[in-house]
Amino acid sequence: MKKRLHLIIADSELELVPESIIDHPAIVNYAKRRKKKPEKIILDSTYHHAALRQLEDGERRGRPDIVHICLLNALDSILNKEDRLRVYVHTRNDEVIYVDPSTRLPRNYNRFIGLMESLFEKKVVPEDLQLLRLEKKTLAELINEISPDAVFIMHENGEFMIPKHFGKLLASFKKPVVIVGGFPHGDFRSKVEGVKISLYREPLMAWTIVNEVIVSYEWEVIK
Ligand SMILES: C[S@@+](CC[C@H](N)C(=O)[O-])C[C@H]1O[C@@H](n2cnc3c(N)ncnc32)[C@H](O)[C@@H]1O
Repeated sequence: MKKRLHLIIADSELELVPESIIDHPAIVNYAKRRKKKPEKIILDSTYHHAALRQLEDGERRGRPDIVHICLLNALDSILNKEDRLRVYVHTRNDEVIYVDPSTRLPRNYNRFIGLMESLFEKKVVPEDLQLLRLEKKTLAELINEISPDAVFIMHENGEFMIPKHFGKLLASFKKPVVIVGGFPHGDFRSKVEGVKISLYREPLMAWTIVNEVIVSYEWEVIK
């Protein structure tokens, strides 16, 4: 069996506008501009910050841009082109997006948002190719389903290891899972068992960690 890295962007701040703020002027006006129903739009802190103040955890929610950049980096990586990577997005509301490795994600942010809105509505997009599929699932359920031989949680307070050494460690497993937080501040909301690893002495952006993990593994498995 081919060794593959299974990368999970976890507790991602990707969600539809919650019902409690659906009537907020920031949401209503934005929905009107986009000619969409408020309940069918993706929450985005850039446009909805006034409404986000009314939400619990409002300071970290509405960050689909993090998922967009992480996915672009992962899908365009050499590791993915060599069929050695599987990527999953887990969200704060316990949905999981299964991403087919051949997916060509829109580079343009607005088009990415449009795609996510259809995914939340239809659960699979595009309907014929089914490259993205959304299912209700917790992070623990997803890990159970992948059935890995190791689980690593990328965490700024984890055991310190330079990326090169982490790549070697990952390559010693057949089916390792690596979890990166898809949120801008704070800690994971989901409780998962795994070895916490820190790759740098300061917190970095999720997409930087995604790149470091992918490249460190790639150098070990693609010769
Ligand atoms: C922007 S960070 C999360 C917020 C961070 N806790 C903070 O308050 O700045 C996003 C994710 O990147 C990963 N990450 C960030 N810095 C890291 C580091 N130094 N080592 C390993 N992973 C890191 C973690 O998975 C984290 O959940």
